[in-house]
This record gives sequence, structure tokens and C-alpha cells, in this order.
Amino acid sequence: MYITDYELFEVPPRWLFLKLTTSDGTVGWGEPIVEGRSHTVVAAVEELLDNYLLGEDPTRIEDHWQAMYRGGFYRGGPVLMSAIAGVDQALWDLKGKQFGAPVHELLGGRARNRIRVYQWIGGDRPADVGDAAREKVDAGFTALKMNATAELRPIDNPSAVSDAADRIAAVREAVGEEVDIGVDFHGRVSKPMVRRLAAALEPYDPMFIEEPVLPEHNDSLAAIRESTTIPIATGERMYSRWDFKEVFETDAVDLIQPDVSHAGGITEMKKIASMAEAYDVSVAPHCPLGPIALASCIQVDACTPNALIQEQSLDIHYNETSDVLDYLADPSVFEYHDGFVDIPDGDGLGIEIDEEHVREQRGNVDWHNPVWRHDDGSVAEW
Ligand SMILES: O=C(O)[C@@H](O)[C@H](O)[C@H](O)CO
Ligand SMILES: [Mg+2]
Repeated sequence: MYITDYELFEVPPRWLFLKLTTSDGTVGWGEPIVEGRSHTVVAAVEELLDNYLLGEDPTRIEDHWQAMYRGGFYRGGPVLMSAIAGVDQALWDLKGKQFGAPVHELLGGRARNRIRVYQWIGGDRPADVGDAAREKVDAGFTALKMNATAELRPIDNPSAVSDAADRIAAVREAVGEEVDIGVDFHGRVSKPMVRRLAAALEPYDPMFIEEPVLPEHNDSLAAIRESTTIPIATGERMYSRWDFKEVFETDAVDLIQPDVSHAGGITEMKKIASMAEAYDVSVAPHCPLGPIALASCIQVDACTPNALIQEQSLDIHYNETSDVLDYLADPSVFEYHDGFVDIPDGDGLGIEIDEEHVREQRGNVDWHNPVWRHDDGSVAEW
């Protein structure tokens, strides 16, 4: 069996799907995406396929991973690692179909029967966010995630801090003590404001604060972790074991959030998770993405003892155009019960892509990262 062809599909809201075809007619799907940069990743995937992978035996995944990673000399970063990630997912999907087994069986078998999921809540005012939280808990979710703030000045006034505290207070009030609330700082917050915000949020017992600082400031994370009892999470903008090693070695995190479509795919995510296990760090895979990325995450969660909870983007606030389930021939594979999703037992990634729908939606993408500005016109983190 060898790889004969590939096709890429840019689809709404902001995703990119890869289809690999082999000489015996088996098809594998992957999701190589950087949100807002799909054309760039298309070019990177084309380079991997045209210059190396076409004509190769798809079963040698580790060898292909090494060749794709090391072979280019320049390595790492979101674009190259997301291209490798999507190819890697498609190779695992092919392997599962070849051996008639789910990917997690090939990776060692189940370490759990189901994985807990969390649900995003939007809303800017406390009342809105409280109502949104109640609605999701009524729908069965037991864990929620919200943004901490919109743009924040590097040194801001007391109301900026109290607004953030009021919002989580409204959520805690609405859902009680048995629901987990993650708070995403989104790398928007400067080091001094992290200390103030964390202190203000601490009384409401968040499950974690996420990206309290941007990954380029990970050298300050250990001190931030020392300054609060709130668990520290980060990782959606870290792309390999080599990017993660500093946060383990400096005891800077409690929870990592690698993205299976950004951090080198299933092969690399499993290794990152094993490194985390050695440091007593949990894993909550990042996934505001499409169905192939979510399926890939769940395959890793299934066989990873330190997987804690899974992000997913069903019914997420910015998916006005298209939802995860729209692309599946059988959406019941992602049905949630009591805030958990079952581990699928289908071959490969365990999903069947509705290719006709993918073709209909192809190219219908209009999503760009916004540019946020402070009052004085200067650019803010978003
Ligand atoms: O944790 C999350 O899901 C967010 O930080 C998203 O990754 C971000 O808005 C870019 O899509
Ligand atoms: Mg985030």
C-alpha cells in the first residue's frame, strides 16, 4: 500500500481538512489548521506531500514524522507543526482502517471508557454570562470555560479587575460549587495584572487560569504559579515536546493544553502527555476546531491516563456558519451524556466524514483574527 493522492478542503467556520488516498482505495482524514492562516498551512501541507510523502508506504508513521520534522532543517512553530499534525492524523486514520481497529487500540488500548468535556460560555456582562452558564449546566455540562477579560492595559485600574471578578462571581452564583469553571486569560494579561487578577478570582475557585501569560513569557510562569492557589494551564500555542520541556522542568504548570492539530498530531501529543505524566501534570487537549481534530483528541484521551478533560467546539459562540457535527455522516459519535463523551469504537479515528457536505462547503470561509486596539489606538493582544 502506498499514498497515491491527497486533497485539501478549506471549510467554514475556519477549518482545513486533508484527505489522503492510498493504492488500495483506503482513505484517511486529518485536520491541519492554524485558525486564520489556512492558506499558509495549505502551502505547507502541499510541500510535505509533493516533496516527500506521495508514493510512500503510510504505515511507517514514526519514520514519516521524523522525516517531516527533521527533513526540512527549519522546524517547529505553528505552521509547520500544524501541517505535520494534519498529515499525522490522516496516517493514523489510515492505519486504523488497515488493521480494523480504533487508533487508541493501536496506541495501547483504553485507559478510560469516556472523557469529560467542557463547554465555552461567552457574554460580556455578568448577567449574560451567568445565564449562559446556567443554560449549559442545564444541558448537562459539568465544566465550563470563559474568557477572563477583553483587552486590558498593561497596568490597569481597579474596575478592570473587579469587572473580571464580577463575571466569574455571577457564574459561580449561577452554577454552584459542583461545576468547574476554567478561566482563559488568552495571553492578554501583563505580568503585574496577572497577579492582581488571580488574587481577585481566587475566592471563586476557578478550575484553572489558562495562558496567564503568552508562551514567550513562560519563564515567569513558575513565579505566577507560586503566587496563587489556582491551577495554572497553558499550551495551545506550544507545538512540540521541546516547547513544553521548560514548563515541566521549572514546575510551572498543573495542566497542559496541547492542540492535536497544532502540536505535531497524535504521535507528538501522546509523547507530550507522557512527559507531563512524569511531572504529575494533567492534560486537557485544546480543541476549538473541527470534527477530525476532536476525534483525534478523543483517541489520545482514551489511552492517556493523565487526560483530565476535553475542550470541544459544539455550539461555540463564533461558529455561526458551521458546526462540528455538520461534517459527520453519523453525528451521534459526539453525543454528550452527563458532560462526558464516550470513546468511539469505529476503526481509525472513529468518525465517518460526510464528504459530499465537505465538497459543498469548500472555500466558503471568511474568518480572520480580529485586531484589537487600546483607547489610544495602539494594538492590544486579543
Ligand atoms: O482556548 C481556546 O479555545 C481559545 O484560546 C482559542 O484557542 C483562541 O480563541 C483561538 O482560536
Ligand atoms: Mg485558550
